[in-house]
Parts: sequence; C-alpha cells; structure tokens
Amino acid sequence: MGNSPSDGSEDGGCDDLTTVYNEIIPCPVGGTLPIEEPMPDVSADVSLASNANMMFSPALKSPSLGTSGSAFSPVRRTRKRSKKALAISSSSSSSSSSLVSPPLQHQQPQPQAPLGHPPRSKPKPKPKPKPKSKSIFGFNQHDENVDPNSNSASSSHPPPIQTSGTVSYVCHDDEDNPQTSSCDAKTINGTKCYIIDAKTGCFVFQLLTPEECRSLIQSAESHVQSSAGGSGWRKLYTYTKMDLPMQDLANAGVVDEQGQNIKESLMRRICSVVASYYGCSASALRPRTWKEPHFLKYSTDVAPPHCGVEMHYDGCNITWNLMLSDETDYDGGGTYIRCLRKTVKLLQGQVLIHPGELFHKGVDITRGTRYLAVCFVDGHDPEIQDISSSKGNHELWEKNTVTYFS
Ligand SMILES: O=C(O)CCC(=O)C(=O)O
Ligand SMILES: [Fe+2]
Repeated sequence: MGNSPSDGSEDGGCDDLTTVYNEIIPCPVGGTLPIEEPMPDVSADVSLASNANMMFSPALKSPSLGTSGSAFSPVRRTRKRSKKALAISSSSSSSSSSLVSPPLQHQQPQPQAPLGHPPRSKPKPKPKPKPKSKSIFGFNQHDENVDPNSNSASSSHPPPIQTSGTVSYVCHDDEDNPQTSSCDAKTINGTKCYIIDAKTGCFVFQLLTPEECRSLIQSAESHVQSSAGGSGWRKLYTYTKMDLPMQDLANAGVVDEQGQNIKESLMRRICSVVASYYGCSASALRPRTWKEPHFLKYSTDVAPPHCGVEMHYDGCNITWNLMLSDETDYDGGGTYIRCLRKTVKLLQGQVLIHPGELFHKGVDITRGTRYLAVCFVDGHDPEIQDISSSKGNHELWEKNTVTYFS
C-alpha cells in the first residue's frame, strides 16, 4: 500500500486503483516496469455469449512449468471521464436503513477535481476543469426492449428496467438487526440477477458452485506456492497486497477441465450477463489490462495482515467481483458502496457488478481469509458519475449489510 489512506473525498482524496497502479508494477520477472503491457486480446472470446449457469468445472491441471513473464512494452493510458454522466450522490438524508435507496441527483456535472488522482509521489499537471455539460445522459441501462442508441438516455430519468419478479434478501441495520426485504430481479440468460440499485446499475448474481470456488482458490494458492509460479502473491494495485493475475495461471498452463483458459471462461460467462443487463455487446467488453481478471486475497493470518481496501474507484467502465470464499471463512468484509450507503456481502460463487466510477471500499475482515476474483472491464461506459460525499457517517452506514439469497 504505497499511498497514505484516503477517504475518497471530493477534494481529491480518492484513488483510482487502475490509474494509480498504472504507474509502477512489479514485473513478473522481477524489478519494476511501467505498465501497461499489451497481452493477447481476449475480447473475441467474450463475443460467444454463453449461459452463465453452465457448469464450470475448473478441475485444474497442476501448474506446469511455463514463463510467467515476458518482455512488455509499456503503454500508458490516460483516464478519461465522461462529460455526460448521470450524477450519483449519497442520500442527503441521514437514513441509516439499507432499505432506503438514496435519491439521485440528475444534475449537470460541475467542474470539479477529478474523483481519482495520480499517485502523490508523482505530481501530474492539473486537469483542466470540465466544461459544463448541457445535457445529462441518464443511466444507460437497457433491457431487451430498449434501444441502446435511443435518445431515452438523455431524459432526466433512467429508463426503467424490465424486472421479472422480486427476490428476498437479508439486510442488517447499523445495530446488526437482521431484516428480510425484497428487491427486483431480472432473469438474464437463465440467470437470476438481484438488482441492488437500478439507477446505478449495481447487481448480483450466482455464478459458481462452492466446489468450483474452492477449486479456483486452490489453483491460485498452488500456483503462488509452486516452484513454477514461485513468486508468491503479487501486489498489483495501490491498496491491495495479495493479487494474482489470472494470466499468470494461463502462462503456467493451468486450464479448467474443458481445457479452457480460466480467465477467458470467466470473462465470457460474466460478460454475457453484464452485456445483456447494460444493453451493450458482449464482444465490446474486455479486461482493462492483461492483469485482469485477478485473484485478490485478504487475510488476518499474514504479517502484516491485509484486511481490506480503502475507499477508491476503479477507473474502469464496469467492475465485477466474484466471491470465492465461503462466508464462514471470515468475519467482517464486504464491499461498501458509498452512494448506496450499504455494504454488499456476497455469498460464495456470487458476482457483484458495479460501474467502475462508483466509490467503494473492501471492508476490513476481522478474522480469516477472504478470496475474490476481480476484473476491471472496459468497452461500455454506463456513464455514472459518483458525486457522493465522503462526509457523513460512513462508518455507521458501512454496517448496513445486504446479502442476496437464492
Ligand atoms: O474487497 C472488496 O470487496 C472490493 C475490492 C475492490 O474494490 C478492488 O479490488 O478494487
Ligand atoms: Fe475496487
């Protein structure tokens, strides 16, 4: 964790994980390199939208010897924010109930400091204030009946999504009282998606079985401990300490039982749901860099412990987080989404989708080990601008946890 803790405030105290990381990365073969290193584009594989419910059998071959590094030519990408975005803020009321959705502000993005900032150690030229946008694009959330290119996005209200019933979920208020509630659901490719918040495009769905999750954890762990993988968990991003690009497994020849590349298989399955939900083409969606997707491990049992990540935004278009651990493996944890004032606690095998512009944090675990697979995805901008405030009782709101049961 190179940087000092950040609260993600509007005054610039926030972090764009991908931007920050894009400065220096430990090179797979040692040393450091500026990134990004071009890698084979897997987007073509994503175009084959597959059923997200299909059986994933990552009974993996043991890692074979293979190069986990190559010569990379550094290419910098500059982060750009959409000028036309739906501005999302925290609720102005101080409701502490996770049942209450914060109202949206459909307002013109004001010239303001960018939500992300470059690493403090490397001053960068001040970004020019953004011109005021005349029109506000609504949340570009489509269902099958909505034309993604229609002008409805410019209305002051996001188009309603077509839901297919409701599902129950359990939330704990800030005093830890469990309550059952229900939310809208939408079935995509036979997959039930729990809609956490339609306005921002945050949703959850079940992807993997516990067995599949355990198998993925085991392949990651055996890779970092094997003489082939060797180098242990890597530090890919500013606020994380134990990461592993899935590409490392591919480089070591690790595939699933069908002989498929794990990262491509996950991308294909998850992006087919994401694309249908957001109304874009699955083939447009691609991992932001070769490091995506990556495994992320938190543990209280390492020295020093790595328990969570600070408030930040990912800086990509859309992020997916796949929970690999069983909920009994750890206490605490979850993904706190600032504008929603709630912490999403995924069950094993569930995926959380959220726009990469939303401020969020990995809530600290207080016991055990929590594994995720995470991917920063580009290729479709949901045009959500998070203007929620760092001020307010986020410590309290963080305790509003929501869990979606099948
Ligand atoms: O730990 C979590 O739930 C979130 C992780 C995260 O935000 C990230 O890796 O970018
Ligand atoms: Fe993140």
